[in-house]
Amino acid sequence: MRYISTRGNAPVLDFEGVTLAGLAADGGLYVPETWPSFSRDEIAAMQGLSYVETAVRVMAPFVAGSLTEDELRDLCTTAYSRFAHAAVTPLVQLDQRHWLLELFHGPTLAFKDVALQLVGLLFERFLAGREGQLTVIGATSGDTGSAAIDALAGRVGVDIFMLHPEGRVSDVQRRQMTTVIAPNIHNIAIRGDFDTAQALVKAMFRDPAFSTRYALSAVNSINWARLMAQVVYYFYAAVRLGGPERPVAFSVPTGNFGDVFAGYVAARMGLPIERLIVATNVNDILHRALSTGDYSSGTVTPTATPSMDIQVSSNFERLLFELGDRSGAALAAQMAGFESSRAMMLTNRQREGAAGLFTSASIDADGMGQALRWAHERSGQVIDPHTAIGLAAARADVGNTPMVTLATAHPAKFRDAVERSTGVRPGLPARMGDLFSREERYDTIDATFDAVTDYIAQRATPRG
Ligand SMILES: Cc1ncc(COP(=O)(O)O)c(C=O)c1O
Ligand SMILES: N[C@@H](CCOP(=O)(O)O)C(=O)O
Repeated sequence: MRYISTRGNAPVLDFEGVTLAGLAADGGLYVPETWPSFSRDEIAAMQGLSYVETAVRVMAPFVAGSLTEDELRDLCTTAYSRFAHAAVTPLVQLDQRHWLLELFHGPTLAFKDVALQLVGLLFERFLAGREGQLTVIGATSGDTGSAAIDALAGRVGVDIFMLHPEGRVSDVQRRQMTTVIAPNIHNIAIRGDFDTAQALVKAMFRDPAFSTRYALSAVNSINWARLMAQVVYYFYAAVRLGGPERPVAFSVPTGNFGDVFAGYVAARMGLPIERLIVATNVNDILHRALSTGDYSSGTVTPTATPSMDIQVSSNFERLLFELGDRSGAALAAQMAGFESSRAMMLTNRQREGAAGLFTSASIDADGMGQALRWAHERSGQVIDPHTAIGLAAARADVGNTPMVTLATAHPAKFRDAVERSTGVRPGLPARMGDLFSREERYDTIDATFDAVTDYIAQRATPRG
């Protein structure tokens, strides 16, 4: 499989190349040159497969040329052995129409583990026998950081510099990152929001001096390998609910548009998905873009769903590329306009194309609280606030199609917000019982390019 950039002006790479590169050299994001697809019979044959076997079927076309199926199976077996549920991503029924897809049974209690446990192993595999040190730079609103740190702590040949917005992640999220004391882990709190952190990461990739001095890579969903691993659970859930004969709809709590783009990929691969609901909190640039065509980013409002406090959604670029006939040149011009003004209008073609599969909803604090209470009172489920945003949007949808809300985090990561709405204070799993007595280590710096690159330069290893 070969991968091309959404901006049409970067080297074409294989799977190993895109995994190690992260962002494309022209500032675009890598996507497969062609989308693989499955017949209905091939999807039906996934019925009854374990999570690992489903993962191998779904991901094999994407890694072809870089990994054999057996190698992929070995990596998936290791990655998913650390999940606390035998089904890896179990479905839980709430009522006749609604299900939760629990994605938080991995080591750091959020859906990011599903991809990052595998990505950590992919880095190890592709770096084996190479000279030099990989410098991974990432931005997090809380969950990517902890999952990436867990996946990469102590790995030979990789340093990770993770930027989080100071004071804007939950206490559990911060401690999950900052109490991992390994020499290759560097936690940085920046005086700014997540969008600023993400923009700094992209600026480092695009800076010729910095990006040639270090062998940079990414663990955010700008890295194709992240999204690829997230496609799997759409197949796994839909097949369990009767797919491909019975179409399914998904409601996805959305920030950076990575998780829901993985759903789009599943649909492109032939999975009968009737609808993908993009559920945002009041930071609703995506809802505005999908409902009115206006993709313009305002300032970020802090909410009880901090992981979705995002106003510039990286992966939306991948969707715009697909909806615009895959014209790299046209998209490069559209994105350049957005990057200079932080505003753009979708073309009619992009809007109409999106409307075929996506709907959207912006859910405020009341809507989130009601969904938290409904899940608890109706079926005894204590859910996290991000999941509640998805569930509120799912419940507002009319129709009979089975509706799966992605449960993206364990409620204990956001226990204060959960307690405020339900009166229940969810506890951390026993293995994390000492989280609040562990030593924390991180530095706080200004959110400027110079401050961050100076910090990294003092600690990272340049190319040989
Ligand atoms: C708990 C949780 N829910 C939802 C999201 C949004 O997912 P995405 O950024 O892939 O849209 C995030 C962050 O990415 C998250 O951490
Ligand atoms: N909510 C995310 C933000 C980064 O998203 P990513 O999927 O692009 O890594 C987080 O928890 O950090």
